[in-house]
Amino acid sequence: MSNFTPFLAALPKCEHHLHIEGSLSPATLFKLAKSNNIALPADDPAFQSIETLQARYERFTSLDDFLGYYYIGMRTLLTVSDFETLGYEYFQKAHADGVHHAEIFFDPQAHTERGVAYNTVVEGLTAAQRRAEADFGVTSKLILCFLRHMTADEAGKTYQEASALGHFSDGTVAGIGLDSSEVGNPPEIFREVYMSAKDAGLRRTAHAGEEGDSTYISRALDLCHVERIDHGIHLVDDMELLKRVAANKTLITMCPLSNVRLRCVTKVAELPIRTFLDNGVRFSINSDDPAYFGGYILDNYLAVQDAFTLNVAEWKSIAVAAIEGSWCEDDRKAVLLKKVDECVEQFADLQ
Ligand SMILES: Nc1ncnc2[nH]cnc12
Ligand SMILES: [Zn+2]
Repeated sequence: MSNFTPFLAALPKCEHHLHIEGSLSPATLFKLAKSNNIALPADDPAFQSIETLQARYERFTSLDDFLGYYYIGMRTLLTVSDFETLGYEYFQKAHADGVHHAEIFFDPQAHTERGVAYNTVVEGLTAAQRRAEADFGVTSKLILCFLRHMTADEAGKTYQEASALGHFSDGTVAGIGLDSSEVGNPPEIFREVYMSAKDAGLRRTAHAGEEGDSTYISRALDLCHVERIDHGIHLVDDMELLKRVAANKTLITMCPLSNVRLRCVTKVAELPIRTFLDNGVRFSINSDDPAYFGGYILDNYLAVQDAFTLNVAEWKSIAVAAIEGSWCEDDRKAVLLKKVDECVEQFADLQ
């Protein structure tokens, strides 16, 4: 254990890059498959047991290799109660790791295309959000993600469904995102839905520069008017763009353990964290799909410390950027900033 472990455990965190379906553990997956009578692929030996599935998760070769398992896993989720349990179990773990505010992604199209109603998903997740706030004081927002391997028309239909239920105007859904297979599915395909979201006053983010090159980042910013970039590790390949992102205070939501598991980098030390800090690029550290990538948010913080040996002031700047880049209300941000100050004061002697 590093001497920074107690500090990093206590540091108040905001999580901005967490796919709720990616928090489905192999144990819960098998349990739900049984209770919901869902057949798992008989021709894939990975599905023989919890252990073989876990072992397969340690050998992903790419984003698409992972996504194949991710979409099979979530087929076991059927009812409002399944989604509530999934959400609540994530909040329990996040709270234990020092998360005070979470902005969580969900993939409605992956559910509606297999016959689970959009509102079943949202009812379950919002019930989990309410319980997490009451039980742990963790505040949260929902971000509706469009699947980029599907069409712009299909994204538009999902947008309309959420809009017709009043989920944008009543704050049930705070913003939109874009995920799934990146290369070959550039952000501008979804420009129209992003412009509708902007007109409706919704927050906007997109996965960009995970496997895709740095132009996926500039196109998300320029053509879809996103306010955050998810992953964004290829930003370092275009220093002019990087300086613009820094000047605009655009938050990059990094996911270190994910990037290693999906072979975007061979080790955490290869991530551009030092370049981001030195150039004033704001970023948060997140868990992406913790059940698939071997760790929740604190594991990601610890992996970064292991690789970069940051000091307390640098960690404070990361914690502050995460709060300022959150989409919560200003009074909530003020509370969280004060908690960070108190934590840093408590660990002031840490070298
Ligand atoms: N890391 C990731 N990249 C793109 N789409 C995703 N969906 C879930 N996790 C993802
Ligand atoms: Zn992601």
